[in-house]
Amino acid sequence: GFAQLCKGLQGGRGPCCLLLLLSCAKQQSYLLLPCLAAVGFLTVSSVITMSAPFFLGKVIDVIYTNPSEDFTDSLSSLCALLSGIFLCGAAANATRVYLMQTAGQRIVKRLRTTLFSSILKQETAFFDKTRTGELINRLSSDTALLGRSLTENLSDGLRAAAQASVGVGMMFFVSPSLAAFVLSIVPPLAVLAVIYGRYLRKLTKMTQDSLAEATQLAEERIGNIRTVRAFGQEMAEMQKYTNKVDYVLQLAKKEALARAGFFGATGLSGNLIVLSVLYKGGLLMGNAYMTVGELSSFLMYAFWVGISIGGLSSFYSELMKGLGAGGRLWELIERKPQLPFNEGITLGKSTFRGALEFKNVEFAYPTRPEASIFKDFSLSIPAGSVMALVGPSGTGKSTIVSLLLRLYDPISGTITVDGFDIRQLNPLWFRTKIGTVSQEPILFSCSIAENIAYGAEDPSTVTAEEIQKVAEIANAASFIRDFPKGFDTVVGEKGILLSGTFLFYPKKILLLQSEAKILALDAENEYLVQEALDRLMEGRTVLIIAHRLSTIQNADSVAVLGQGKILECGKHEELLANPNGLFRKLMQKQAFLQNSDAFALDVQSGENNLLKENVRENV
Ligand SMILES: Nc1ncnc2c1ncn2[C@@H]1O[C@H](COP(=O)(O)OP(=O)(O)OP(=O)(O)O)[C@@H](O)[C@H]1O
Repeated sequence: GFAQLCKGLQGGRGPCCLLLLLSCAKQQSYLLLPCLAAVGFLTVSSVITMSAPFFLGKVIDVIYTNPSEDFTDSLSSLCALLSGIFLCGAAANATRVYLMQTAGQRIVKRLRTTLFSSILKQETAFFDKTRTGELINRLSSDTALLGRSLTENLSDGLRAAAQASVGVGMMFFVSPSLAAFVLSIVPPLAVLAVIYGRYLRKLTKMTQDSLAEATQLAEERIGNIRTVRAFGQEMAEMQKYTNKVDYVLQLAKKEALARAGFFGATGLSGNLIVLSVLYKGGLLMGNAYMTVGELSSFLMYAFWVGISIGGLSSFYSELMKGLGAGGRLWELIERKPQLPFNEGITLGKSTFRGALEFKNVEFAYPTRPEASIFKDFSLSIPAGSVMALVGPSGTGKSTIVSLLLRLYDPISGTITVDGFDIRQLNPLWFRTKIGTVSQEPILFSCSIAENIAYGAEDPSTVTAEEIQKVAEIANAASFIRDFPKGFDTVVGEKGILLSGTFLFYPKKILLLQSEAKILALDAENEYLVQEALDRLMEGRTVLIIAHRLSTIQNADSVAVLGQGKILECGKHEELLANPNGLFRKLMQKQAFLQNSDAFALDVQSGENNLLKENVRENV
């Protein structure tokens, strides 16, 4: 609803949408009281501000026309009274500004928390399609823009509108003929200013758009600095960026010229208007139609009206910016995730055993629907067994893990856990039952203890003893204690590649992405890591994307993936016995077999070759 409201307001259906906006504010009771108080203070301060020129005119008249004996007394008491009134006006205005600013900050806080939780609930495909920078922008600047626009800017705008209309009314009250004269010259100038303002806005938008392009280029290149460096493209990228910012500079120069002209012209026309008012007012005064105090009041009102109109135009542009931001924000806040976040059934301890099955699954990534990854893919992993998954690079091994975690849904076919379609299960619950180890090291810049607790079902309840125990199981405790701050060591920007990349709580289902890559992270402690892995896998349903011969040999069964489906599945020896089998060919290719007949395995060199191959593949 709010998104449409913002679009409506931008499309010019102003008044009715403003009413709707106020009714939105009414629903947010935490805003209602400060807003009402602010409107009260706004009225007081505006009334005082707008009566000031009238009374100041009276003071001038007193000075000019009453040189009587008690002149000094009456002048000082009048000034004292006016100072008191002005003080009240200033206090009311300051309170209004304070109330509106704090209300704005509260709106921003609410918007940010709502938006962040809405973003985190979106399905994974959404993040494939949306750039992180864009989301961060929504979260930081769009929220601030909208908050300001709805509070401070709105109250400044109301104040400017009230002052402009009261000012015009008072100008007519003080001198109708002079007011009519001024109003006959201002509107044509205003029309010219509006046309010029539009042209300026168009230029500003072009500058901002080209700056956004340059920033996107910089963001991508810095984010992928390894690729840029690997291809030695630094100089070319510098040139590309320079070209982009050169274009921004050209546009900015054009904009600066236009702005300079605009401000020069407005300054000149303002002075000419004042001069013509003085001229016409001087004539009126000469004919005794006006007093000097009245002319002064009139000038002050004209001055206020000018300032207020300026305020109104910046109010309008700020409002439009805020509404643009609001439209974008609400689209995101109201976006329904395409996969459920926290709905569905949970299985009891006795039902949940961890048997996994894919049946005739067809899948393609939503961002590349034409590139089919699986067609008629079926695979069954009995509860408590270890399945090693092998296959050439890019065949979709990691995708299987993503599907099991329900990061994506298959196009057709089913994935079941203990006979339950995972689409029936609550994804949030289900994921807490799965232990995953990805190739990425621990990522969050908090302490090692906090990172370990992250793997628990409820991190807030994990005790220090439990954390130490988990680290012991992973053979990582002594290694962590060697750090000066032990478990409190802060994991910096991927700085510490913990061998405990798999420091997680033993869950019923384990999905391990490439033990070779994990082990390659910490070759020194390879034996310890392997031992910890074996211990963790015991009695659990494990799917491991395997690259090491020992892992393949120890698994209960091996599945060979290729052409979008499982081509072979069985025990290691059975698969190897098939002379025309893909598994055998794969093993041969990876230099496991020293000659084609004898299974004369040099395990150590075979593993080393495989590891080298993996490293090459990764590079
Ligand atoms: N988020 C994604 N969006 C679109 N395509 C993707 C995405 N992730 C992976 N792919 C593509 O899907 C295919 C399978 O990728 P996947 O990572 O599952 O293969 P893999 O067998 O695990 O490869 P590797 O052994 O190299 O890690 C690849 O062609 C890859 O480019």
